[in-house]
Amino acid sequence: MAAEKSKIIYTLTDEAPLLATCAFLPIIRTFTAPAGVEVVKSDISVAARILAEFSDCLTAEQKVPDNLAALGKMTLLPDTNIIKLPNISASVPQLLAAIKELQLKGYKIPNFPDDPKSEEEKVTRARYSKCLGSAVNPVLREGNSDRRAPNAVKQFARKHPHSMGEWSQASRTHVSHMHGGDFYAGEKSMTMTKACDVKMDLVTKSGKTILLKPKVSLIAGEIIDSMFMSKKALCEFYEKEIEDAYKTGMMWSLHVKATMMKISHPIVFGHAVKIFYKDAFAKHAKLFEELGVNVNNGMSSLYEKIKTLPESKREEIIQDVHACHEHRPALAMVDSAKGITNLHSPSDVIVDASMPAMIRAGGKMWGADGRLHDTKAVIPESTFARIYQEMINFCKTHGNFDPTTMGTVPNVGLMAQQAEEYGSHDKTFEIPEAGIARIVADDGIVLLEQHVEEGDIWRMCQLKDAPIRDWVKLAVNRARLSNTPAVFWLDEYRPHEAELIKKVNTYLKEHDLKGVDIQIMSQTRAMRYTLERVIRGKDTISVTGNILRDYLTDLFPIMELGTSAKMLSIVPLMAGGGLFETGAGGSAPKHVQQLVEENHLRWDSLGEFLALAVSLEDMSDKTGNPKVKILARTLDEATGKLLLNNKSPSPRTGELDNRGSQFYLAMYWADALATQTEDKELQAYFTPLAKTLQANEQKIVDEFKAVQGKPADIGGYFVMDTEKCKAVMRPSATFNAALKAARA
Ligand SMILES: NC(=O)C1=CN([C@@H]2O[C@H](COP(=O)(O)OP(=O)(O)OC[C@H]3O[C@@H](n4cnc5c(N)ncnc54)[C@H](OP(=O)(O)O)[C@@H]3O)[C@@H](O)[C@H]2O)C=CC1
Ligand SMILES: O=C(O)CCC(=O)C(=O)O
Ligand SMILES: [Mg+2]
Repeated sequence: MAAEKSKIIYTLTDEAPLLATCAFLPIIRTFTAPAGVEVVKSDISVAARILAEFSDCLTAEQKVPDNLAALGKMTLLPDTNIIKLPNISASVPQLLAAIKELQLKGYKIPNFPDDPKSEEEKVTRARYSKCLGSAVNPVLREGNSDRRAPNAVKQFARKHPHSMGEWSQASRTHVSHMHGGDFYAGEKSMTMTKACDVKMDLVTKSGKTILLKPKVSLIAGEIIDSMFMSKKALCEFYEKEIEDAYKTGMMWSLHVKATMMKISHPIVFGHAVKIFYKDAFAKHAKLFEELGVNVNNGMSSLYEKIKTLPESKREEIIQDVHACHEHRPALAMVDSAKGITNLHSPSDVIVDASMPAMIRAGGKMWGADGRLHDTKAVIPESTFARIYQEMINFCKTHGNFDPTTMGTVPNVGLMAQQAEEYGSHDKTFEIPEAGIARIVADDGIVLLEQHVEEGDIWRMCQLKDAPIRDWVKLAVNRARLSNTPAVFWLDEYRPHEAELIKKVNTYLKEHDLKGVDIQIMSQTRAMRYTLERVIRGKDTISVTGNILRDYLTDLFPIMELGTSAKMLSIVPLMAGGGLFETGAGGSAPKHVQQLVEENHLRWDSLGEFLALAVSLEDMSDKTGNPKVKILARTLDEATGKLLLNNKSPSPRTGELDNRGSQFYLAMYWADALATQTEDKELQAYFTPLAKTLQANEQKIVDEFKAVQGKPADIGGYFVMDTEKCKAVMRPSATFNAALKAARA
């Protein structure tokens, strides 16, 4: 497939961003048409991906193309321009819900085999696995990541600071992580001197050799790691931390990234569930096994599976579960009103968003009593847990951050070509029996090996050389362009990072470093250094690996801006194209709930506005189309004005929401285009629209308000009904008519 120079691909995803798109696409098309820019949709929602995978089960009318695969290919072409909205990286409970909805809508796709036994079930399971977890982002992210708060956004936050919870020195909130037996402790790393194929196998203590992965092709210069997490150490750690919280009267919370680390973290999550509720699990072990309860999917799996039992048995189990709470610490809640705990579903508490929200709230999470409490935040993997503890220490000493004065922390993240843990899913295994886990080259030489026990999680990660070189270049460029110090957050004591540091030092030599401040520091030192600057109003670029890219681009924006939705998130594709992500957060399931119940969508589309502007700018640079350049510039002006006039959506029903905010963007954008004089054609096209929108501002805002406060029908969750969504998301007849008239 060839990319076309004046085409923007706009992804249709899930939940709140999909709803926002329903309203935004007609606006975008109205504005880009006179510049000859085509905006095409590409549905990569979790439902569309399931249907593409199970095409053979569908009728001709139901079949959909594999859009994700097509987009993946396009990222390797130089003219590609994709705007990517956040999508669901489905946990098993989310996938099950999507399958159920599709089946109810008449799609004859198979059930999800949670515990596949037959060959057929194993094949179905493997096909569904392609739709699980981070299945979209790694395919599209064929470049490194540049995430930052644009100046206008930062200035807005300084003028209109969001609320911050108070930090007290007496806060008992802390992070608990493993001190041995985790991936950090059990890591070995090496750089390949030449290309070769390797296999991953397990030589068991009983003398068998189990082939786990027949072939991974490696190229010269690539860094590979072998690392494992000990089940025994993990379970002992959980037991100790649960006991400690109980004895000291602390609330307990678990923070993992089961969606992105889709093989390892559900297992890590599952052990926590089993240990927390160990008495109930011990008592009903046999029954749970028969029912196919899978703790990796959280307590939701247990509640789902026991539905089929007779009432009395079900009651007994629920009582036994509740009885566990008597000698366990209080659990942090996701929804205290509905009794949904932190251990309910692995996608309810996602570390990159959950830890910053807790720190922003002054180190507190919700308890079952509907009040905020200090918490023991359990993050088993020490590599990254420590950065949060460092920030917590800092807040305890210095108090909460002040958004009106604090500096900004942009990120340059290593991400391309499925870098590091991101690409490890197909090379992660739960070890079936004790032995030696090995990475063996095709000439029979064992490259890396580790002693593992039954139940350990063993994985191999890869990091190719070209992305590292590109990442170093991006970091130096950003440091120079923004005149900001850049710190590589790398720990020389971690074997993988020791290899990486060598390469960073090599590639830094390719650049003129005069006048730029580049340093390398371990994660905890880098955090401390950055925070000392942050509270003095100074900016510092964090240059990190893939996991910290994810964590820090929620952490700092949430402190600085109140949300990571307001981030500019650019992926300069290594092949020359551009992937423009909208914000740094997710698809906000809570927002859909509010829309359905009260017809108010509090989703902020600022991320979309920012992404569209850089997408247009990139297109104008590449095509030289002056109209597109004007569109980009005026959109930036409009976004600035939107912030200045405080026309972002409010979280409260009855006030301006996503739809109203989009209207204001359109009004300001049309005005900026009508006022500019460089391009008379654009001016003529937009003048009537600008006038109509201004003349009808109050009427349109009132039309948006009038629908609020009542339930809204969007015809589904994973597969929304297009017509119903249009009706809900475009309720202003006056605004719709104005857009239509402009296009006519
Ligand atoms: N790039 C991607 O594709 C990503 C996808 N995800 C996926 O998103 C889903 C939800 O993940 P979760 O960890 O809950 O994170 P989210 O970022 O979706 O939500 C956390 C909170 O952030 C706030 N928020 C996020 N985006 C916006 C926005 N545009 N406007 C206003 N507020 C916003 C909301 O706060 P409030 O409720 O206070 O309004 C929301 O509840 C999961 O399925 C996950 O896999 C997650 C991260 C990135
Ligand atoms: O790919 C995912 O599942 C999540 C990605 C994410 O959280 C991020 O890139 O910030
Ligand atoms: Mg993230």
